[in-house]
Amino acid sequence: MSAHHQPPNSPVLVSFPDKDALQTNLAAFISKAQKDSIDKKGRFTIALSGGSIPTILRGLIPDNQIKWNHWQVFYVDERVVPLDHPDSNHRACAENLFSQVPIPPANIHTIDPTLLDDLEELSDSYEKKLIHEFAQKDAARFPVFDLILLGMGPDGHTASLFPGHELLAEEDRWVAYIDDSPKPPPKRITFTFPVINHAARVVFVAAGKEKVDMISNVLDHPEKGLPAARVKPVFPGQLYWFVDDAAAAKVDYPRTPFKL
Ligand SMILES: O=C(O)[C@H](O)[C@@H](O)[C@H](O)[C@H](O)COP(=O)(O)O
Repeated sequence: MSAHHQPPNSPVLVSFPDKDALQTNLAAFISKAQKDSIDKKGRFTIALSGGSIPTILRGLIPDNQIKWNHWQVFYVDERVVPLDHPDSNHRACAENLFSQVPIPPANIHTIDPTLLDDLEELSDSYEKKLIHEFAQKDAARFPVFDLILLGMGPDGHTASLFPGHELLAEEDRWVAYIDDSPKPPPKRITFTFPVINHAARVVFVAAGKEKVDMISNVLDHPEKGLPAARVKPVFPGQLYWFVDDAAAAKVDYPRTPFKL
């Protein structure tokens, strides 16, 4: 086996000169993914993260080829706050994207805001929403999202899966809760690794020089086992890293020219 041998679905790293180019090309990638999914099976299932993802999604607003009524949207992780709270990932996505495009509100699957006092019930009810959407369609043991969008925190966390946390080992549940998130707010629900790793496409989005060391830790040294390095979609699932040149400045991992 050569030193450069990589399994067929190794991560694909694409880097763009700046955040604007990243935003535009990510939008083109999402647009193509939704077209391929809708052509094949009449719907597109996508899960969104918080952090910088909601604003970058504004790149989709000008695209009038998108078939919004075929989208089914979930949140990879969500902060346990009311849906109109400034910390809510749903609120951020609604303000940046959903209020600007003709997506039917029923296609956006939020946490149940009546269950905020009971984390167990809240995560169970979100898991049921996933079961309802995926049962007997694309799921066997786990749902198969067409696309999952992730960010990576400065400690290598992704979704609400933090370094050293017991949830990293969760193998059965689809959705779990935490009440001790080191990134505020402390109470969150999150998809587990098996759900993330069964998606058809998973995309990490990371921009800016603050990410430069952590991207190298994750892509060049997966053996460190940081949460972001545990995102390894099951074949034929494919992982992509969409980054800007500032974030990619130190990584040795080979870049791939971007093509749709
Ligand atoms: O709701 C959240 O807090 C996120 O889903 C979280 O996992 C985020 O994606 C990372 O912390 C990266 O955040 P940035 O994209 O802002 O760096």
